[in-house]
This record gives sequence, C-alpha cells and structure tokens, in this order.
Amino acid sequence: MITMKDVIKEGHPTLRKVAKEVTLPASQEDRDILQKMMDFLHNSQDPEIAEKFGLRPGVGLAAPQINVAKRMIAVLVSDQNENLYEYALFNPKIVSHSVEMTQLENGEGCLSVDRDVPGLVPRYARITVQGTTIEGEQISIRLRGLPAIVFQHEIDHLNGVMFYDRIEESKDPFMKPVPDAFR
Ligand SMILES: OCN(O)CCCc1ccccc1
Ligand code: NI
Repeated sequence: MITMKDVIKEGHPTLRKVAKEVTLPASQEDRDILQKMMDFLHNSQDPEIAEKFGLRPGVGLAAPQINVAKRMIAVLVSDQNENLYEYALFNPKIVSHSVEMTQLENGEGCLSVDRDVPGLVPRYARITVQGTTIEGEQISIRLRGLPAIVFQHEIDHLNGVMFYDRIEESKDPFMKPVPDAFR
C-alpha cells in the first residue's frame, strides 16, 4: 500500500527527470505499480482510511512521485457536474489542446510539495489525451475543467515540471516594477 512515506518531496532529483516510456505490453510489475497508484488515490479520498494512514487527499499521482521514473499516471477526480474521471494510464500524451487557457482560482498544490505556493497556474482549457490502460487498451479522452487541469499537472510530473514552474511573474497592472536601483 502506498503511503505518504513513499511520496518523494521537492529537492529529490527524480521529480526533475524526464520519465521513460513504459514498454508495452506492460510488465506485471508496471501494472502492479499503476494499480497501487490508483488504490492510493481511492484510499486518500476515503476519510477513514486517509485518517488511519495519515494520507493527504490526492486527485492525481504520477509515478515519479513514488520515485519510479516511468510514464504512468493515475487520476481520480470529479468535474463540476459530478462526473467521476477515474483513469490509470501508461504513456499518457496530450495530442491536442485548445488555444484558450484556464486556471484554478486558488492555484494548485502538490503531494510532493509540503508548503503553500500562491499564484495562478495557466493550463490549457481543453485537451485530448491518449494513453494505454492497465488492461492494455489504447484510449483517447477529451477533457475540460478540473479533470483537464489535473491531467496536465500529472503529465507535467512525467517531464520534470512542477506546478510552480508555471506561475508567471505577476502581470498585475497595479504591481509597480521596482526600479533597478532598488533590486
Ligand atoms: O501530482 C499530483 N499531486 O501532487 C496531487 C495534487 C494534484 C493537483 C492539485 C491541484 C491541481 C491539479 C492537480
Ligand atoms: Ni503533483
């Protein structure tokens, strides 16, 4: 069972690696890892189990976060219409995306980051993701809203990107730039 001690934290080099494609058909070992990642999400979202094992609730998990530098993600999240998106994928890839961008108004967090990092994280508003399921089926899914954001957060982990890498310097028009003299 995956618990928080298995989740590596920022500063660990694996979080900054580009994860390797999983050789398909996936080995039993890789299928077991991906299943355990999905089990973790379910456990982390179950108040009793989460409390019992000290799990931080998570809507997604990428294999590099448990120190496995392979392209595998698990997502367990509901959209605003309460449709549940439950996907465990090998080699997920964003094959197309909207020009339109979006962001969570309260920013993002990460199970590998034990601190609040304020700021908006720009994401594509809509994406199409292709990947292979644990059963070996190649699927293509169109996503928008929170599920789209979570998938982008997880796929970023496969490329060594952390959510705060995307937080822009404030473009707030009222944020007066500090004259160089005072930098
Ligand atoms: O990598 C997953 N993980 O760190 C859990 C948090 C997931 C997540 C949180 C906010 C917005 C998008 C995704
Ligand atoms: Ni994360």
